[in-house]
Amino acid sequence: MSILDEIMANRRKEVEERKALYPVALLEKSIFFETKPVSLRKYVLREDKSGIIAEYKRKSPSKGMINKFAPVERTTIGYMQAGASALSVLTDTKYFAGKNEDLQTARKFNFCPILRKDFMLDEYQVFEAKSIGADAILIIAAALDLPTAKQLTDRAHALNMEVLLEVHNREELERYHEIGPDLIGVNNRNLKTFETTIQTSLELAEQIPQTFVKVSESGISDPQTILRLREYGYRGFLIGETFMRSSRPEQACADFIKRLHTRGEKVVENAKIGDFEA
Ligand SMILES: O=P(O)(O)OC[C@@H](O)[C@@H](O)c1c[nH]c2ccccc12
Repeated sequence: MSILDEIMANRRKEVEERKALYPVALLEKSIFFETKPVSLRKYVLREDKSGIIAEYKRKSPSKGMINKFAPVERTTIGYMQAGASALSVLTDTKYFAGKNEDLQTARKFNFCPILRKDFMLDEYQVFEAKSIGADAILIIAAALDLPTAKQLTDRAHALNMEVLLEVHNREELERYHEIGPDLIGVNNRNLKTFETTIQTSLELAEQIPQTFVKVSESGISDPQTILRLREYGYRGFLIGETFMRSSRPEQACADFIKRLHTRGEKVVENAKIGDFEA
C-alpha cells in the first residue's frame, strides 16, 4: 500500500468517528457559516504580495519531525507580517502532527485566506473545514476518483470556500481540471519517492488552461526558484519545510521574502540599464 493510500485509509476511519461525535448539524452552528471567507485566489494574485502561501507543518511522512515547538500563533502572524499572501495549515494528526485547533488558532489571529491542508475524501470534512474557519480546501487528484473530487468541490463552493486542485502530472491535470477548481497546484513532490523537482512545475505550466491561477507546491528553497516559476506563469508558491525547519519559521520566511525582493529588484535594475544602453 502506498503512503497516500495508507493516509487516506486512516482518514476514512477518523472521519467516521468524528461524524458520530460531531454531526454536521452541530458543525453548522459554528459562527464561520455566517462569516464571509477571504479569497485565496484573489490574495495570491495581489501584486503587492509575494504570492507565497506559507505553511504550518510540524511533521511529514518524508521528513519525520520538522518542528515540534514553533507556536502556531507566533509563526502564522509572523508569516503574514513577513509578506506571505496566505496561510496553509496541516490538520492531519497521525502523519503531520497537525490538528483542527491549529487552524482555529491561525484563524483567530489572522485575517488572510487560510487553506486547510488535509486529505479530503468525504463531504463531512468540507463542512468541518468551514466550521473551523478555513477559506479554501485542497483536493488531491491522486487520492480521489473524479466524481468524488467534483462532489467535494461543489460542496466547498456551496459553502463559499475555494478549491486548490493538486496534480502531479499531465494525465491528472487533463482529467481533473473539469471539476472547476479556483486554483491549480502542481506538486513537485513525487508521491512514491518523495523527491522534489521544480521541473514538474515547469513542464506542466503550459498545459494548465489560462483561466486557472497556477500554484507551485513543495521543494521550494530558494527565492531564485520563485523568479523562475513566475516566468512560467506561476503566481502562488506553497512553502512549508524551508520555513518550518528553522526554530523561528517566521524569521526564515521574512529573510526569504527579503531576498526575493532584492533579487527581483536586481532583475528590474538590469533591465533598466539594458534599456538605457539600447
Ligand atoms: O514542505 P514543502 O516541501 O515546502 O511542501 C509544502 C507543501 O507543498 C506540502 O506540504 C504538500 C503538498 N501537497 C500536500 C498534500 C498533503 C500534505 C502536504 C502537502
